[in-house]
Amino acid sequence: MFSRSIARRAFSSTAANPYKVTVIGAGGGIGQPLSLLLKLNHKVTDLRLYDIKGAHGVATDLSHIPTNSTVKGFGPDQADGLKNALTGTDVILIPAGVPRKPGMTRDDLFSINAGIVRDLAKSIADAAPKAKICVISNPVNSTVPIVAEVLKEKGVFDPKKLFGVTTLDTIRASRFISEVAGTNPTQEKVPVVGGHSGITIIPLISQTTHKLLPKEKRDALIHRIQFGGDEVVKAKNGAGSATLSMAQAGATFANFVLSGLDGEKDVISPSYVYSPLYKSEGIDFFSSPITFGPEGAAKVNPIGEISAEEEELLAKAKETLKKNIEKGINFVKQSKL
Ligand SMILES: NC(=O)c1ccc[n+]([C@@H]2O[C@H](COP(=O)([O-])OP(=O)(O)OC[C@H]3O[C@@H](n4cnc5c(N)ncnc54)[C@H](O)[C@@H]3O)[C@@H](O)[C@H]2O)c1
Ligand SMILES: O=C(O)C[C@H](O)C(=O)O
Repeated sequence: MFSRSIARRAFSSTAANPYKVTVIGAGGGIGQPLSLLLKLNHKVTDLRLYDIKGAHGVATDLSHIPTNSTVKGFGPDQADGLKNALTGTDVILIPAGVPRKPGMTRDDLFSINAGIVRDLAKSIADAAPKAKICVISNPVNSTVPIVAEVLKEKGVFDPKKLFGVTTLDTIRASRFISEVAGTNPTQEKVPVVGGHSGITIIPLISQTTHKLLPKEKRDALIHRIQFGGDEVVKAKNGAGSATLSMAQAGATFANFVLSGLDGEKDVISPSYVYSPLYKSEGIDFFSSPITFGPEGAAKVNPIGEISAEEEELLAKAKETLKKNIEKGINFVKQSKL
């Protein structure tokens, strides 16, 4: 289900096709290591870094690394800085916005990040309406609907081109399950579906080789995957949330998108997208395994057979997801674009 060999090849092959990638929020905790990993990806030939502060320094630093991409930094100090970072780009990654502090939920970030993401989406609609957009900024369950709603209002929404990055949940699931089962984490593949916050994160252990884990261990594992973000927030003690593991997750996800653009076959990984799966229940966005292709999300795959226990998790997740999605959409409807 996951394309790990593709992720490995990205760092060792020479690019066949040139790809432009833009990181918005490139000066931040995620943005910097994510930009480094993208500089090492041979599929990327033109890397553009934008931030309201610090992107020039990060770009100059990375530009000394002898890989085949050029790197340019952009900021609001330049006329049309954001526009120039976006024009003609193929893939945009957005880790812009504030991270959590202990005691906060991702939804608590909405009051600041919703406006940031809305305004960035407006610029993207104008300058890069054909780009594939990968949203990292939290709360992902709401920020992806915000971007979709802005693009719809601007008449350029294409559901195949918008992604919420939930890869951190899948990499955590691989790591945590390997710790419980005593296995090699690089060989563990756990589909994680739903959304990206607490109980909306649904790891499908029944679809792994560890479906017979004793219930107590399974419940603890599911809880750890759902609340893995809190572990990092607590450990960083006010200095933010996951940045390095997120950079790895974001770079892996970007490589899935680029592999799809490049025409590679069977590139499949979960992402939070505009989805037909539960639309009849009023849930327009959902994370399930996506097949990537030249147009972006070539196919939204169903979640497959799940256990009775996972059905219960799904039912709970849907209730929260529905509210998170409505909150994002209403925010844009009440904004003056
Ligand atoms: N999807 C996920 O799995 C996941 C994982 C970790 C963190 N996150 C989220 O990613 C976001 C960033 O986290 P971080 O730790 O990198 O935060 P950070 O504060 O270290 O960096 C954020 C960067 O965004 C920049 N920024 C703010 N407004 C901007 C704008 N309008 N345009 C361009 N840049 C802007 C800031 O200047 C800063 O450099 C947070 O919302 C966090 O919750 C998501
Ligand atoms: O937990 C957070 O706030 C950041 C991120 O969404 C994560 O899962 O680590």
